[in-house]
Parts: sequence; C-alpha cells; structure tokens
Amino acid sequence: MTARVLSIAGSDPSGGAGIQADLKSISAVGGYGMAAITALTAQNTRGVRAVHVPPAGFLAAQLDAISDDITIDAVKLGMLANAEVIRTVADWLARTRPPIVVLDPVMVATSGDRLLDADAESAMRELLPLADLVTPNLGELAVLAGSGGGPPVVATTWAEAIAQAESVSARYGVRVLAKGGHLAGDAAPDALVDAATATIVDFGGERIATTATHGTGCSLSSAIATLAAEHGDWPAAITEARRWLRESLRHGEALGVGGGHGPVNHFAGLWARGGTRTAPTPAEVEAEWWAGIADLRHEIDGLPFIRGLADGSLEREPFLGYLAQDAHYLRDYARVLAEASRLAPDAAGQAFWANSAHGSIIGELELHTGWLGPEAGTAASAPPDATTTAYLDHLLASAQRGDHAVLIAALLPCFWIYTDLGERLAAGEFGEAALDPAHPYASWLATYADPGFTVATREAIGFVTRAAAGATPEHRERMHRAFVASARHELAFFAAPLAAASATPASAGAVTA
Ligand SMILES: Nc1ncnc2c1ncn2[C@@H]1O[C@H](COP(=O)(O)OP(=O)(O)O)[C@@H](O)[C@H]1O
Ligand SMILES: Cc1ncc(COP(=O)(O)OP(=O)(O)O)c(N)n1
Repeated sequence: MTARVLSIAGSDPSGGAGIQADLKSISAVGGYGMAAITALTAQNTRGVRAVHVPPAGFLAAQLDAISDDITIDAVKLGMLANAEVIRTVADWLARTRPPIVVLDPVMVATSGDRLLDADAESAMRELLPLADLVTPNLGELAVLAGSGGGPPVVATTWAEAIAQAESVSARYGVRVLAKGGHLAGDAAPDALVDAATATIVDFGGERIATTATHGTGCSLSSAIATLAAEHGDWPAAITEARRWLRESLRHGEALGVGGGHGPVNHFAGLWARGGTRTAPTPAEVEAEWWAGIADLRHEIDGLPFIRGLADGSLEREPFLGYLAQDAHYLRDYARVLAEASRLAPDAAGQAFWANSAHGSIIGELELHTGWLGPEAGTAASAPPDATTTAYLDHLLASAQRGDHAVLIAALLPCFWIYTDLGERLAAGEFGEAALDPAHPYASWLATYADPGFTVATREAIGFVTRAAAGATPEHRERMHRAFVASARHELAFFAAPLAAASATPASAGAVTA
C-alpha cells in the first residue's frame, strides 16, 4: 500500500524546507504526498525575509477538503506559525484522528529566524499529546523541556539532550526523537525516547561534512511519518528514514542551490538508481521499433526478388535457391526458438516459443516434401550461403548468450516482416498479379498471409514489447540492437537470390549484432 501522507506546514519557496521538502521527502521514500499550507515564507538558503500567515479559517477549509474525501495514513506537522493556527490544527486532529501524527515543532530556522510566534509556545505544548512522535532539534527540545519561565537551556552534550527528551516524553506522554544535528563534534546521533515504556533507542551516525543542511528536520519528519505508516514500527521507520536522509545529505552540495545552507538532494538515491527515466509502454516500443526499421522495410519492398515474386516474373531457379536457403534457415531458427522456450521466464512464453519451434520444423519439412522435392533444380540442393550463415550466426550467438529478452528481440523480425509482407501482398499492394490463382507461386504466397501466422506474430510482438517495456534502458537498448540486426539480415536474405542481377542494397552490406 502506498502511504497517503498529509503535511501541514509552511511554504519555503527555495524548495529546501517546509512543504516543498515534505512533498519531496514523502515521494522519495515511496509515499503519496499532500500539503495544507499554514504560512508563506519569503526565504532562501541564507535566511527568512518575511512570513505571511493566511486566515486560520482557510487552513481549516484546506484540512476539511482533504479529510472529507481522502483516507489519510499519516500526518506530518511542521511550521504552525502562531497560536491560532496551532489550535485550528489541534481541533482538526481531535475530530479526524489520523492513525499517525509526527510533529516537528518548528520554532526557529537554522538561520536563527523565528518561525513560531513567541506567545505560541504554550499552544504548542497543548498540541504535543495529540502527536505520536515529536522531533525537536536541540533548541526546540530545550524550549519544550523548560517550564516557559526562564530562557531555555540548550543541551551541549548528548547526555543532556537525552535527559531533556526523557522529561518531555514523560510530561507530555509522547515519544520524542532527540536530534543531534546541532551538536558540536564529529557525531550526529539521534535517539528515540519513550518514557511510557522506559526505552531509549539510539541511532548513531558520523556527522557528514556538508553545508547543505537546510530543511533536514522537515525532511526527516516527513520520511518518518511515511515509513511509519508503511512499517507500523517506529525504530524501523526511523532507521530507514535516517539512511535515506544521510544519502541525501551527502549529495546536497552538488545541487549548487544558493550561497547559504543549501538543501539536501532528496532524490539522490532515486536518480543514482535509475529512477529518473520513464519507461515506454509496450505499444510505444512497438511503434518506435517498427518505425525505426522503416528504411529497411522500404528497401525490402523495392527488391527485384520481392517485385518478381509479387508479379510472378521471378525465375524458378532463384526462387528455388531462396527456398533452399529458407529451409537451412528454418532448421536452425527452430533450434533457436526452442532455446527461447527453455529460457522463457514463464509458462506462457515457454509454450509460445516451443510452439513456434514446432511450426518452424514443420515449415522446413513441408519445403522438402513440396517445392524442394526430388525433381527440384540444382539450386535446391545448395549448401547454406554466406547470407544465411551470417543471419543464423547472429541468432545462434544470441541464443548462446542466454539472455531471453535479447534473444526474442532477435527472433522477432522474421515473424513481423514476413507477416507484414504477406498481408500487403494479399491486399494487392504490390499489384493484382499476386492475387491471381494462376500466379506461378500462388501456393507459396498463401503461406505468407496465413492467418495462424499473423496471430503468432501478434503474440511474438506482445512478448518482446512487454519484455522491452519492463527492461532497464540499457537492457532495452541491447534488445533493440539485436532486433535491428535481424531486420538487416532479413533484407540481406531477400536480396541474396538475385544479388548477382541487382546492386547490393545499401543497408544489407554491414550487418552487426
Ligand atoms: N551534518 C550532518 N550529518 C549527519 N546528519 C545530520 C547532519 N545535520 C543534521 N543531521 C541529521 O538531520 C536530522 C535533522 O536534525 P537537525 O539538524 O538537528 O534538525 P533541524 O533541521 O530540525 O534543525 C537529524 O537526523 C540529524 O541527525
Ligand atoms: C517553511 C519552513 N518550515 C520549516 C523550516 C525549518 O526547517 P528545518 O527542517 O527545521 O531546518 P532548517 O531549515 O531550520 O535547517 C523552514 N526553514 N521553513
């Protein structure tokens, strides 16, 4: 299930903190992000210039619009600006009772600018018991641990921070994640403190040397809210959120955003692992690959062999020579199809490619019992020529490499180009002669347009394009190269019988896999 996570927070137009960071973080760790805006800030990586708080009634309208329609799996609370906003949020939480509430009690930005009215601190204390987890930094922890009387005493050691977290957890009945981001020294530890169960879970970690720390608190709390909804376990959610944040921290400076404290790179991990590329649909692969061999198909259409086959003017000797080469081809094509069946990832593929291997063997036998029978001419008994050998070497090498997807891409042009030619010959696109029952090769032309073969071709296209759509870009490219190489071999194969009588087609010269 994808966690539907609502951030109730302020806007940071520089994109590093606030709702902008929250939406990126929720998305980066796999949730669906929503945002109700409490306040607008005018800020960049150097500081906050101004804050505008829209009427609290409008925030209530945003919250009701969401909860009236959408199931909310987790809520993250960020900048709440003033007491009226806090009470509006508290009222909505009491009414809607979302299953997970993570409160980042934003009070002061790293730049030192206030993000919560000074007189709103007591309202914030009233909000704490409505949260499942509160994530203060050292400054905010000191405020919450204090009584509100004197100035807050910010912890300077990790032990002091833990003691303050224990006191806040006990006083407000809420789990506290104490954060050591602002601690001096080489470590940046965090700890989950729960007075109710008298447990402290430590999350150690070295400090990452970077200036890109703007919005780390926003990002961490949003990621934890999302992962807690997914895992249902706080330590597991915090561990995963911290691992993600630390990776994002390491890549923040490389973004080159701003001259102050820049943002973390929320998507560093996703981008590094290929998440930025969109995948084509099978239909898009089909259209692109078919269009990509349009020139080759056009050359095939213009070959004297195809023209002669269509109008019946093709001499018997080159025709039988072509069939003899086709018989050689079909024998090994069947073996390669059988290998595709052996490598197939599922039963449907296994059955389809095995069936096709069977069809190929039948096709070869029929050639010998029919056209290539004992009375056929000398060309019929010729050994495989260089063109046939090159095509089969390409297919056999693809089979040998053992990559099913690449192999079926290499097998596809034989299905696809034949079916396409057959359909167009039968439709009279190459002239009416091809439709004449008295055509010298009428029975052969009929095999081209066999409806069973058309169905098989559609299936083969489906198997290949689904595999390509689901492949990585690099794998898809290897598939495509194998497909185009086979299409070139098809052109060479059709050109070969009359090669002596016609110029060698431009594209048939160099065929490489
Ligand atoms: N330089 C750093 N190296 C590693 N982790 C850091 C660093 N700075 C902050 N963090 C982590 O970022 C998260 C937010 O912490 P902190 O900066 O203390 O909060 P805030 O952003 O609310 O001020 C914590 O998990 C903290 O440990
Ligand atoms: C709109 C807005 N909300 C919150 C903050 C504070 O962000 P935080 O993640 O606590 O970290 P710093 O940016 O203070 O390091 C903000 N700046 N703006």
